[in-house]
Amino acid sequence: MQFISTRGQSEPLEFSAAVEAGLAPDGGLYLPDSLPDISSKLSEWERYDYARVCFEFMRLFATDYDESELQRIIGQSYKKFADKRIAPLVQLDEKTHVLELFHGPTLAFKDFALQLLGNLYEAQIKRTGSSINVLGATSGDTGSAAIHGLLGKEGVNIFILYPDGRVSPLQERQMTTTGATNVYPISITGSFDDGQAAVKDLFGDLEFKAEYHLSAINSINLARILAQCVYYIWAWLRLPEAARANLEFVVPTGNFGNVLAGWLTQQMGLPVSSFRVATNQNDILYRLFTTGTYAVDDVKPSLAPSMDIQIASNFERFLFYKVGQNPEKVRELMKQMRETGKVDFDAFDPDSFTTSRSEDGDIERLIKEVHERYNYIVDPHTACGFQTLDPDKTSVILSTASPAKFPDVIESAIGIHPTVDSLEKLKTYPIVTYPLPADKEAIRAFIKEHVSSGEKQEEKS
Ligand SMILES: Cc1ncc(COP(=O)(O)O)c(C=O)c1O
Ligand SMILES: N[C@@H](CCOP(=O)(O)O)C(=O)O
Repeated sequence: MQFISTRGQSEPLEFSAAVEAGLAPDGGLYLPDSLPDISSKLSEWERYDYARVCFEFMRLFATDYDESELQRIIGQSYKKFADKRIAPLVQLDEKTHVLELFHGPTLAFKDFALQLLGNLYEAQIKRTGSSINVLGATSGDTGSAAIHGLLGKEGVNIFILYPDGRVSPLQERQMTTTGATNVYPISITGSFDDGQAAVKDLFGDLEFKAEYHLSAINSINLARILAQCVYYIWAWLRLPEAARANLEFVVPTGNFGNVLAGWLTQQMGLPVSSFRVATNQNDILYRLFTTGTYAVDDVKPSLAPSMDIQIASNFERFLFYKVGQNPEKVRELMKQMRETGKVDFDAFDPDSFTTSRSEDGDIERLIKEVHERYNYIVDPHTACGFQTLDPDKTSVILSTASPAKFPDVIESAIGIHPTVDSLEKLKTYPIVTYPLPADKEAIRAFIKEHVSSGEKQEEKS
């Protein structure tokens, strides 16, 4: 299988090259050149464990990988999950299920793809003998999951930009207390969007990217999206047959990567009725799906900080399909978005997306209501998913982070302070962080300063 850029001005690549490239040279995002039909495979996959379902799915895309190597890498990637079911589906009532995606090493859904991406990078370093400098932006969870997916792997440096004061204290500790000399958590002034823009700018400098062998861990990397497709299939396979008939996946949304992964599985034949885009008060996607206008606003810090995003990278992938896979049209619309921060879509078709938004007051109320009704604790991001569920549908709410990562919000809502030993321990370790402006030149200079010449594109001795 080949992977093509949404902007149509880059060479199609095989899986491993597209993973390594992250962002396409023309600034677009990679997508498979065609989507396989998985509908006939589902009954067979019902018998498999999580890692096997993941392998069966990923082998459809990673066609340039040796299959036994791919299976080994995937098996290794889900070993560090605390729950043997990997993604348990918890039923709260007849129509409401929660898909718990927080049993990985950093207690957030990002571990599903970043444990795998870390192992894919390791295999690639072994194969090519060339080191990698990973560069990414985070609003809290992607950074820690990337760091923990790559920790201890030879030949990797990790540079992660996070907005100073806008991630939870425990999320910050997960990134800044590793003690690893190849991990560089960079606290930037501004928002996640500023960090994401600086990262994309640097990836756009193809000479620098090649010289410093930069790789992406954000959801601009197609491996992130594909690995996230798997738990939608897994959840569908675990649901009783009657519940599959009118099914809505409810997805707390920021960068549009997670919900897009779900939608792609539907395009591949997973029978799902709809996908709920559940935003916090940073509601650009809510406004888009209710009015047809995409209009960038200022990021407003919220109780669900990892969703404090206005410029949702993966919307470009959805757009590609919506404009009939016409890269010229994508280029035109992306240019308009960049230059004016606004696009009015004529007769916008929300496809199978529904949407909801939650202000901070709603988040506290929903944490309380869910606890009172089900004796179940949800984190502030997952809480957004509980906003006005559709009573006619079976809802599977994706629980994207452990409540223990946001104990203060939970305590304020229900008087309980959730803790997890692995997080408590971090409070005793020293924090190491590098404050910088969210400016491409400052980040470039920092990378140059901290990467020795032997760790650039040259062969590792
Ligand atoms: C806990 C949590 N929930 C939800 C989201 C939103 O996911 P996405 O950005 O893929 O829409 C994020 C980060 O992106 C997150 O960290
Ligand atoms: N919520 C994320 C930010 C989005 O990044 P993505 O690249 O993983 O989509 C975070 O927690 O960092």
